[in-house]
Amino acid sequence: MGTVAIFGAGVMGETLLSGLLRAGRPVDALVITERRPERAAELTEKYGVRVLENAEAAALADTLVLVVKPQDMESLLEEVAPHVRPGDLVVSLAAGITTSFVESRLPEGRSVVRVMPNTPALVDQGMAAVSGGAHCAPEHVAEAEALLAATGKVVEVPEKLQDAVTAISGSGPAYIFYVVEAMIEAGVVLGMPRATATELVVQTLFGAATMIKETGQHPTVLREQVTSPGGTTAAALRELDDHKVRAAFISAMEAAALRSRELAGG
Ligand SMILES: NC(=O)C1=CN([C@@H]2O[C@H](COP(=O)(O)OP(=O)(O)OC[C@H]3O[C@@H](n4cnc5c(N)ncnc54)[C@H](OP(=O)(O)O)[C@@H]3O)[C@@H](O)[C@H]2O)C=CC1
Ligand SMILES: O=C(O)[C@@H]1CCC=N1
Repeated sequence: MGTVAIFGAGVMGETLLSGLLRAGRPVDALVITERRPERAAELTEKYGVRVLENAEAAALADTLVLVVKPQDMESLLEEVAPHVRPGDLVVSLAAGITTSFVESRLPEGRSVVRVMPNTPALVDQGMAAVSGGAHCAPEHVAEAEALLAATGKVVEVPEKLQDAVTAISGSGPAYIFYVVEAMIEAGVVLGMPRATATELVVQTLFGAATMIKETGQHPTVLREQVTSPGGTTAAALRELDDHKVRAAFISAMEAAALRSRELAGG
């Protein structure tokens, strides 16, 4: 098994690191890079993982996983490019950054895979989509899939769909947390203690998600089952429609996809 280097151990970098360790990848087959010394020390303490400089990590690794913000990608690629050998695989997790952007900053012919993961990977319930670049053989895509499969589900998509993936599953957990926050707040307005409101909302979310997954029924059918004629749910849903919540979700996700397309431009 080759060495995997994770460049940038922020939220997503640490999520991937911890997932690979939980999945049984030996810690001595992993290295990370991080520019803040106190963060590097924290990660070594927590996981026993080696922290190296970017150039050192690039020279050592067979698989380079780039997990810095899109705005930091250009300078990171400048540092690692001279050390990427022909057989290495470069995996970018950055929103908006295309495989051609990464390829153009590496020596000619390097294998690049673009991935969009999400934070539920922290609890092994991640959803990631992968797309191979111009010089990728199927085994390179399979290798990236195997990395991400350590923390959840993986699908392969044509790269032109990655901005949509980013808007759906990449940013998606934040929309759900936002709805959960709003429902808890509403429970408090209705006189419920905050802790009880939180328990009710979280279990309702979990129950509804499990129903969608396990029954295979369309969400419309499941929603109609809850909506008794002339009842409470119909009254609530009419308010959501009056406030154009469905249209707001579509606009919000269009904005996320647009922002993803903008990010490669810096
Ligand atoms: N968070 C999420 O839900 C998701 C994030 N992503 C993608 O993952 C990437 C990282 O996001 P996220 O983890 O949220 O962001 P963070 O800011 O938490 O993490 C980025 C980390 O990279 C470090 N870093 C920046 N430049 C360098 C460099 N040159 N060398 C080494 N380390 C560096 C940063 O250090 P410092 O603190 O000093 O800036 C920071 O610790 C982004 O491109 C994002 O699009 C994709 C899907 C989901
Ligand atoms: O907000 C962002 O830009 C990143 C990409 C997807 C989720 N978080």
